[in-house]
Amino acid sequence: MSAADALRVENVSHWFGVRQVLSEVSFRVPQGQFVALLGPNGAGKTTLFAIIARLYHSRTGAVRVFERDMQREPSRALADLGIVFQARTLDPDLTIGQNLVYHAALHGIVKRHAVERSAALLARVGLADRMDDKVRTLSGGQARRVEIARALIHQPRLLLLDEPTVGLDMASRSDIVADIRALVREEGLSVLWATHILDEIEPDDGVVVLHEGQVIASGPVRSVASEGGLATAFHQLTNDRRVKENA
Ligand SMILES: Nc1ncnc2c1ncn2[C@@H]1O[C@H](COP(=O)(O)OP(=O)(O)OP(=O)(O)O)[C@@H](O)[C@H]1O
Repeated sequence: MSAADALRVENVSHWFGVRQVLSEVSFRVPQGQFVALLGPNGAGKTTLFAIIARLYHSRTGAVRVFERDMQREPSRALADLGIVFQARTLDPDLTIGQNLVYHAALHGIVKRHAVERSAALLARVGLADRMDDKVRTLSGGQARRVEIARALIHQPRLLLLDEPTVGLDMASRSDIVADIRALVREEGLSVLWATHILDEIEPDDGVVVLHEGQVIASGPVRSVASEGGLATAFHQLTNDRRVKENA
């Protein structure tokens, strides 16, 4: 018997007013895998994340986190889910420790455990000595790493990251990708990583290609990519779709 999927999205559609921005989106993130949600700007990645996180209500379809239905058992589904949103959400005037402990309290974690866990997670992302510094003293890449630590404070088994490397320099980008890949490899974390940057995807990953609100390909990178590689496949898939729509 195969292990439960970490995430299953089934036939999710979404409209802003009369405008449809997601159309019957279905895909899965197998347990312990890094899956890239690949799509150009405006494809619908952030909207999809908001639906998975229950910030937006989807009129159709279902979202399941480790078999827990997000509509029927939201608390249990959300307990297994950590999210790093695209927009910066740390309080710059609080210390890093205060940001983490506050977030832990929202998950019902008592202060002593929250402090211990914050210290362990900060060490994990290479910021062990910054607990008492104000967030505003951090670089963009360091702040992102604190957001990753914060998203993991309640020990979720599934982590969603919405274009986490946007605006960072090359070194910070590759550090963050490496940190997340280490968590997948060493701790069995399941990851959905939204991006439009092909370089962030590796041959052993899964990929879901989202284009204009529709999943146009999904599965292991090796099977989605043509002989010319993922870049060629991505451009071909998105162009084929445009040609068909204009025919
Ligand atoms: N609150 C909103 N009201 C109306 N339209 C919206 C809203 N949020 C997003 N959209 C539209 O929905 C579509 C999908 O946007 P979304 O932000 O989900 O895409 P994305 O793939 O995350 O893009 P990006 O990489 O630029 O963040 C876009 O056409 C966008 O203009």
